[in-house]
Amino acid sequence: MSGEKEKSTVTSAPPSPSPSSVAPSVEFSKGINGLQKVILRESRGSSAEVSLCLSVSLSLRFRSASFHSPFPINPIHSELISFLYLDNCGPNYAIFKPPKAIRGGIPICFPQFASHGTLDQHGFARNRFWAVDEDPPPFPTNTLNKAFVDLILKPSEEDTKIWPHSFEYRLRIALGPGGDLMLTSRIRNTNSDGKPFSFTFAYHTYFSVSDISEVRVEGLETLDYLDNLQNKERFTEQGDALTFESEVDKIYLSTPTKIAIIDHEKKRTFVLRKDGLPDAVVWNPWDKKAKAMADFGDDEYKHMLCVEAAAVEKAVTLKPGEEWKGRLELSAVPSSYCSGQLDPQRVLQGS
Ligand SMILES: O=P(O)(O)OC[C@H]1O[C@@H](O)[C@H](O)[C@@H](O)[C@@H]1O
Repeated sequence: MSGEKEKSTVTSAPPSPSPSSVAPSVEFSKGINGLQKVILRESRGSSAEVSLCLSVSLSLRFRSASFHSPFPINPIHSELISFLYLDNCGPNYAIFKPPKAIRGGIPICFPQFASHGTLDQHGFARNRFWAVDEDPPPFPTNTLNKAFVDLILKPSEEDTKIWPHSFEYRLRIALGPGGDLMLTSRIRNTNSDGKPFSFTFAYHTYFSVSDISEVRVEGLETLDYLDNLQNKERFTEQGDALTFESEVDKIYLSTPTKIAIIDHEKKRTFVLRKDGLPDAVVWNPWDKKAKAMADFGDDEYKHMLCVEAAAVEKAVTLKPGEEWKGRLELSAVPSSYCSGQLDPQRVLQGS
């Protein structure tokens, strides 16, 4: 099966450091296959790339990369090059051709998560064209010391044929001084026919891990989950932190706002903080499904894990004029610090 897979021929190098990277900056440029992208750079040398894709489609992906910084940085930062899993950092199976969503990074699942509805898998937002939002309504969050970009998605005529609603989806992506990534989604019902709409949602975050068998997820133990591999039946998680030795595709319900993904080999912990997103999906396709995926290397399942902040079990319903907000914050800290006692932000910033 692996022989049938074609590798992408174009690779993208991490952005090079420049004197302007000392201050938070935002740069617009072209990526693989000429796809438009935005590069966010923060003051200590991390960067995140946001791909907007071509006119017919959009895939969002983020990669936090660290390069030589003029400042002394915590050694953990040098690992941020693979903070998020996107396989153009590795064996290059990802397909950068719209309307196919790019595998890796953080695709946005909206207005439907997976096959929980009548739309195509994960809804259409992940393969649409997103525009830069030049004049977003004010954000309550302080982004003064962050590099950020505001994007907007509105439905096309084609979209309203498959999902007959009008909406404005505003997404702010901000990179903080410690290489932490913040995503804030604001979705507003702009229907003029007085009708409410309902949706399910997920930030489909692909984390890069050294070896899936060395990874532990903390924060989901003893919770109820729906198992996608068993007809979405409900079970209760037993025991300690989650570990992985076979395919997993579960939706954990009513989860805490903080989840930790601990990578023993790298001695690194990813901390995921979320708001407005009660559920958390944990997915790894394992070997058989990996082989069946055209845009994924046969062995890549060993080096990724999706932990997705989501709203799935209870759909979000908005009346016309109402707005929903869902926030995700990602950071990386040395594993030894992540006992839930220390604030990872303070650890990252050395205070
Ligand atoms: O291949 P896709 O459409 O990107 O989806 C990947 C996976 O995404 C996960 O979020 C789902 O729980 C899985 O069921 C699904 O297989």
